[in-house]
Amino acid sequence: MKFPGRRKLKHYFPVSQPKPILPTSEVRPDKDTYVVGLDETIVDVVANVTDAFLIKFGIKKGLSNLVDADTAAAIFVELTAEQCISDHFAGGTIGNTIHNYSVLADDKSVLLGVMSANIGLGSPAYHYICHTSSKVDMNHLQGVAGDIGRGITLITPDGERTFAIAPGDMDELDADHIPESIVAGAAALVTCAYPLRHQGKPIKQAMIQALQYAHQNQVPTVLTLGTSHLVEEHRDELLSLIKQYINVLAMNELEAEALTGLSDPLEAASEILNYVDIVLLTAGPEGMYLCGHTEDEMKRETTNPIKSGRLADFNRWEFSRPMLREACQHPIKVFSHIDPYMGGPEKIRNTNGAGDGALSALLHDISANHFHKSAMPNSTKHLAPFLAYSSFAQICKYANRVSYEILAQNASRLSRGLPEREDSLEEAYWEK
Ligand SMILES: Nc1ncnc2c1ncn2[C@@H]1O[C@H](COP(=O)(O)OP(=O)(O)OP(=O)(O)O)[C@@H](O)[C@H]1O
Ligand SMILES: Nc1nc2c(ncn2[C@@H]2O[C@H](CO)[C@@H](O)[C@H]2O)c(=O)[nH]1
Repeated sequence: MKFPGRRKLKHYFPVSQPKPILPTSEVRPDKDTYVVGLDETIVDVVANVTDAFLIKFGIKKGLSNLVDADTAAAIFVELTAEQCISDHFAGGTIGNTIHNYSVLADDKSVLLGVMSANIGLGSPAYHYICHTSSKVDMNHLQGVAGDIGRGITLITPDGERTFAIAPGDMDELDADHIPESIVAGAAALVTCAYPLRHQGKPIKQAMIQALQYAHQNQVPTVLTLGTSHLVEEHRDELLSLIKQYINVLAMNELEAEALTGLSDPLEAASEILNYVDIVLLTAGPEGMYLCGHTEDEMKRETTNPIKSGRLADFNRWEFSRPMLREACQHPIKVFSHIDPYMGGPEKIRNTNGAGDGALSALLHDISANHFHKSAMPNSTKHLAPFLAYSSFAQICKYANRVSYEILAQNASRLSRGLPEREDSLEEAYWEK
């Protein structure tokens, strides 16, 4: 387990302790620190198209659109004929998140989902495996006869990305392939709202089963909302799922508005905090918000400039560490916001996956806390049952930095960890 993010001050995170036993690629629930992700297994097929192409196939720009097999085939015929397909990347919002987590933490995660039982060269499953970190444990995947999903990622000249999802067998994951012991030993379970749009398919029940196992075993649950029209269409069902099972909810500003009816991110986050413990709300060029709860007695005041929006002085307590609301005697809401790291990269190559990157940083901080607590239970870091290792403000910085890295590269997944030293920071910083 690597340390999450960077610190100027010395810390006492036991990174150098030797592991007592030989490492294995398979997760051992009683020995390893890991996160579990449940997802529709999807490979992203990237193609450059015109706006007219989207209109021709009735695809809504900027969103994730589900298409039937015939439409997917017609799209493929046209993309192939026009030679517009530039790349294949492993995708899936949670697949991306746990891959990035494993790259950042240099540690294990488990993917629950389906995989083609027979993998041909160049098939969607082949591309998926090729682009996934070897630290992602795939031993618990369910084999299926057909293909995994294909997310045709249509990039228009303005750089916007739109998905046409051809599901294949990605929604066949059944509840029998959710191993309770693996979920029970995790530092967190992370999944997404997408399975809700496949009502008659087994994946929805499999997701609920995984959430129930996590809930019964006090494993923090993390849900990301996916795309705004999915939230609009399944709002009531989503809200009841969130209220029943979810601790951490991640979304962008459009999904937050679809869920709450509030267009102001701070107001939306404050409303959502009535149902969950932590909210990660990314807002594109407006940066990101990380909001949650802490115990009144434990709150810590920021030394950053105080910010006001629809809520006055909202970031005042952002140096506090996140806690479950039910673990607080006197919970207070805490809000933190950060502008894009260095104003965003000079050239944005790809916005796809920037939100998934931010969530993987938050997961890293949560699992680092889990690891530290099992390694040093008597540390003052654990005087209260905190949910994450760092403060809201620090996690915001880290998540923002990871999003920047995704924006600056072509793929939606990190191919390596963050640089050991930032070129943008002067040498004196590193000597402190
Ligand atoms: N145009 C931009 N300029 C600067 N920073 C940006 C820009 N777009 C995104 N970012 C950074 O990336 C973070 C996440 O982006 P965004 O809100 O677009 O995520 P998202 O819509 O959830 O993306 P995805 O669903 O593709 O993962 C933002 O909080 C911000 O830090
Ligand atoms: N699980 C899942 N991921 C999706 C869907 N639509 C788009 N994505 C993924 O979202 C990622 C970007 O956040 C891309 O890599 C896509 O593969 C979907 O319907 N289900």
